[in-house]
Amino acid sequence: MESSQLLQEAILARAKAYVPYSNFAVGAALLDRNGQVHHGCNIENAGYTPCNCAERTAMFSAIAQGQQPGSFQMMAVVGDTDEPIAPCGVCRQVMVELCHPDMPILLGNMKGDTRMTTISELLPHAFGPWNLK
Ligand SMILES: O=c1ccn([C@H]2C[C@H](O)[C@@H](CO)O2)c(=O)[nH]1
Ligand SMILES: [Zn+2]
Repeated sequence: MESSQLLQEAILARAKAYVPYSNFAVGAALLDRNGQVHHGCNIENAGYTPCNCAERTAMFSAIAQGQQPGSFQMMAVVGDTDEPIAPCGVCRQVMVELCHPDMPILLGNMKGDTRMTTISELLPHAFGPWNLK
């Protein structure tokens, strides 16, 4: 699948966001090794702390569907930002754990700006599972 097509999937995922507090909808689409796409949206909560970002929703959903950590092909994330969206630090930490360091991550906004990156670039010198061994 082309990255532009995965970005379109992220836009579809974004429409499912539950964001009564921030009104800031984010969508993510995660392409698995079999070519299936897992959608993620942000899901907020009156307690604020339990809010879950689109990126983590997509990763956790895929793992819950039986996908293996490190096996994903690509992720796309989109929000209505001036620049291509920047995943938060918590999601970057989860990406370090569940995504291959060189997996392409396409960041976008609603104006069509994009930035292709990887988790190694987004979170260098990370703390990861290797530190516990
Ligand atoms: O990359 C991002 C950045 C923010 N959010 C969510 C968290 C919260 O619901 C709202 C405002 O921060 O956007 C995401 O889902 N992904
Ligand atoms: Zn996040």
